[in-house]
Amino acid sequence: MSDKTFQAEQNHLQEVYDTLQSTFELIDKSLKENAKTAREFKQDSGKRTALNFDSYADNLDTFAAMETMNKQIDYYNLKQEQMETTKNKITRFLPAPYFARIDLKYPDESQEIPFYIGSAGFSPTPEDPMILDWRSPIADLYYNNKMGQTSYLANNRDVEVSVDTRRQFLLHQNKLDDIFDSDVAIQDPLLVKTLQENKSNQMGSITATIQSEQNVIIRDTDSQALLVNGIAGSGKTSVVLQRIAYLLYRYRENLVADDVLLLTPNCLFTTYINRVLPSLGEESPRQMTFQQLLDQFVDTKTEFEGNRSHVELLSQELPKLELDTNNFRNIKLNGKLLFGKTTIKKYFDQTPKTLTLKKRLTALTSTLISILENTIQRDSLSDEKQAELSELTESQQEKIFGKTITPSSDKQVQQATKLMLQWQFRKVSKVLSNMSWLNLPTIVDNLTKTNTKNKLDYAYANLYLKNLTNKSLRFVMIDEIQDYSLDQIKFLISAYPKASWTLVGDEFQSIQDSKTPLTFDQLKKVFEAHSIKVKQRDLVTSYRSSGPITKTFVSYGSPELINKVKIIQTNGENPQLFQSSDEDELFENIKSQIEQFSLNKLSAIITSETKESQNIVKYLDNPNIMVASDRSNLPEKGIVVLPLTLAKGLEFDNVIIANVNNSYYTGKVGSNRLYTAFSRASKKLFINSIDKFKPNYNFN
Ligand SMILES: Nc1ncnc2c1ncn2[C@@H]1O[C@H](COP(=O)(O)OP(=O)(O)OP(=O)(O)O)[C@@H](O)[C@H]1O
Repeated sequence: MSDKTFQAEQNHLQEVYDTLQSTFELIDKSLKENAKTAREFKQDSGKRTALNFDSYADNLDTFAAMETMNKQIDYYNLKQEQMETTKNKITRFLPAPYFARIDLKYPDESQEIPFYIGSAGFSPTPEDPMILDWRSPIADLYYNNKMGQTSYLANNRDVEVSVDTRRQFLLHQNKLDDIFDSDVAIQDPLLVKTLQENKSNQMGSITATIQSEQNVIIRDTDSQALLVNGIAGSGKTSVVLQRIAYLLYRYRENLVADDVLLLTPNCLFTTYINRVLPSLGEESPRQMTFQQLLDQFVDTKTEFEGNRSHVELLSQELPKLELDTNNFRNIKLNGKLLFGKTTIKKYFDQTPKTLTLKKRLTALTSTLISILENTIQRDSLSDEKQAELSELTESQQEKIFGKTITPSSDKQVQQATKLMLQWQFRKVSKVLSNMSWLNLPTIVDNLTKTNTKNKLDYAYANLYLKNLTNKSLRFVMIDEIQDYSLDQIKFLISAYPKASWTLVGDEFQSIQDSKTPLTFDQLKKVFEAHSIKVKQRDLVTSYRSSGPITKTFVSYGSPELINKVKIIQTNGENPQLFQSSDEDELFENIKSQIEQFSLNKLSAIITSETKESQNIVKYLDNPNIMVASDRSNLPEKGIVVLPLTLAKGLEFDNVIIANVNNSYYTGKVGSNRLYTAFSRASKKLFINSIDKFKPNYNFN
């Protein structure tokens, strides 16, 4: 890189930085002024439009004045909001305004045009796109590594261009540290530097160094279901998060964060990724674990103990179900029977038998609701109920109507009585519309021929019978898909029939004790059986772990895996094996291993279960060591002890495996557990065992 080019880029950076800073100052000033003007306006107009309700004409004048005033206040608020958004964006820009440049030559132009790409777009004037958003169509060329003649898709049109320069920058604020010009990136220098830099333990965005095979996943808008099979540390979670940000940008006209659901393996993981989307300037989507999602479909007061689910059976049997009286419940209010189950069954029998069961139940709901409404209407005319209204105390009136009332005409009395009755019957009304009159246990337990209630079965039956499908959810993203059962997948497909799916996982990280762990072939078949086409993409580059650690964990995958894997951080320390003769020696070994860790890094001791974690913490008796739980937040640095089920998905600089000679790590699932546990480490890996342990990979 010539000094002249470096200097020119340094000057450009300074110019952009100055513009950002002056825009920031300008906005900051305008924000304060706008807030002041709005405050003064409110005070001023408050005085001018002193409420005058003396006459009908005065009323109209006052309303008109209030309307104008409200519009003006809305305008001030909107302006304030827009300026706040720009200010926040610039605040995010200032530490690193952009990370790349791409020069394009259009066929009808004589000169190349340079475009700078950053984590958001910035144009001081509409004609001057000073920084392009990483999600813009032009930025796609940068990530695709294409040089020379090519094209990009903008507004559904192919735009022909020639890519002449592809440049990456390492910079901080207004200081350029390094420039890399790359044609087809064999080894991405910015990527290697980024991975070597000391990262915080919180997951960060990978915007500046997204690789082309990740880019196609992030920007895929054609596939109904996208299945990403990626080795540990290949960026699956990162890609999902970048993809969410991309989709929110691409469909910004009509997609909001709430239209996206992200299913995560555990709550600790949720806190770990929580920073990424806000740092990209996007709101986080709905995030939850599968169990939390199920809670929305069941009565959480029920105790669910059954481990085995029967979704396949239920999906075949429920549509053919013949309901009998015992499948309904009595509905009572304050001990008084309102609808008996025999009556409900009678109304059910009156619904057209030609309809599907679901439709008959919907029709029955409408019948029951209209019976209640008619009763309320009739009672609101009765002397008895109207007398009840007149006897309401002031505080009762406040509770029911939100204010005290003085109905002056017959009509007003009747309407108020009706409101009072609706209030009295509000719970019944909810029971009717929720279809809580269905006696679910008698249906589910009978079909599944078991009385240990399984949460998924109940959720599925509720979903099916009460028609709880959500047709508006647009995207479902599932991380660690290998840990789902076929029944869980079937449930999700039924719950979100209109969604597009992004499923990411790694078959070798299937760590649950299941006789029938999910295979990706089965997964594809389930989606295809529901007429959802699946596009599979593989990720085989290891970004997280050093070369020696990657080779070690990969040896617990399949024999051919090592030949497929690409390692970015080739160097690094070999993992170390420590053999102890008993538990005390093991704990002592762990104690001395910890002493080698800097407390400024995040390190983990991975165990097979919570009890083992507790024993270790007790023995080590060190205030710097904490036991992580599903409810705790992952600390920035220090040492955490946690079972593998919680460690999965997370990453640590240093990892100690508590004891690999443990029945937990035997058999096929045991190999997957070793693969998963070892692959949590990026730099140091210490493997402990009581007695002899022979690793698959000879690293010493
Ligand atoms: N293109 C990239 N540029 C920079 N860092 C990357 C890139 N891709 C992945 N990484 C980094 O690699 C690490 C692993 O990424 P991530 O956790 O997304 O992988 P994963 O496939 O979900 O892992 P696992 O399956 O083991 O949980 C993270 O630190 C992430 O920031």
